[in-house]
Amino acid sequence: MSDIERREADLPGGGLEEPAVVDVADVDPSLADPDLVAERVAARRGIRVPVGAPLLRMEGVTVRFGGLTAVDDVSFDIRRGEILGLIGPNGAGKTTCFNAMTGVYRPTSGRVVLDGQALRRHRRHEITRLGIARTFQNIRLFGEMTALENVVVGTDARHATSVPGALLRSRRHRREEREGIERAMALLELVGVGAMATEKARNLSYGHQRRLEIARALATEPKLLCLDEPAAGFNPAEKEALMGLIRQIRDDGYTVLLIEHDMRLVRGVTDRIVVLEFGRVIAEGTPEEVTADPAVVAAYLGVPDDATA
Ligand SMILES: Nc1ncnc2c1ncn2[C@@H]1O[C@H](COP(=O)(O)OP(=O)(O)OP(=O)(O)O)[C@@H](O)[C@H]1O
Repeated sequence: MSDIERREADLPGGGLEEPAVVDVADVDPSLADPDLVAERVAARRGIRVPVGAPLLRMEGVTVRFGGLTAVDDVSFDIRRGEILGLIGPNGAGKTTCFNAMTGVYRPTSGRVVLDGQALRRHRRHEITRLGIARTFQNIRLFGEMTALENVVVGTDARHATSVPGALLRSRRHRREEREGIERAMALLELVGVGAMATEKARNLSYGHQRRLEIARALATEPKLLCLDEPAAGFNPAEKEALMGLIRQIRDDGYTVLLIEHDMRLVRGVTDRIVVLEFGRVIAEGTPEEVTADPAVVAAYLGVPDDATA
């Protein structure tokens, strides 16, 4: 059994039911036009820093768990409009860095600055509102909700209507609801799941579920999209297709942080790479610079892709 088959078999109903297929052009004719889809999913958040300037700064971030220092005085920038790869061997501290950025862990020392604002005592949902969205190594979707509903939930994070306004179904609320559905459909189309919009998330294939997670993260209109091993369990063709999607997301105006074990994927898609080992940054630069760095070769690239996938 392949990795994907095994994962699909683990999902309730996985591989047993054929997902219902709808033609997105029936739901919304404009979605047949890729330019309109791109326009509707383009990043709309007001971002203060110009393109190419640091959007997120890790400033001397240390995270300790008891006696273990998982992230040790780590500093690097994610520049607006780039795809930054964060790589390193197992246990190097990649996910802990992610968790420090997204409010899951508070740094023991140092700070994270997003678009000029230090993230201090913010909770996770506040950090989502400030503009960081993420996907997880293990898929976390609402299995009983449709693909479309899973994404609409993400658009809710940006709604401005008050609770009374929502209860009374004010005109503003109804408009936001309609816009949320239209945007969610466009996002599903972008990630290649538009035809399964009305299918329950749990009935989607493993690959489609991973893509749906990306659509849901984008629905919060993030300044920064963090993808934690989005290609885990994919075959080479699926990985290739995912690279194309990640590039397209960047081209639509988003900034992307990518944690990935597969070196081919990282080299092929990123603008710059930061390499961690034992919780410390050991190299930073373009894919060419990093892959030629002897410290990286010793720490990471010496391990064949197969062993790290
Ligand atoms: N909640 C926690 N409590 C205790 N130790 C932790 C916790 N989370 C991570 N660690 C430890 O911190 C170190 C860094 O882990 P982390 O998951 O950040 O590495 P990683 O580079 O993401 O690894 P992988 O590639 O295996 O996902 C590891 O030694 C790990 O065991």
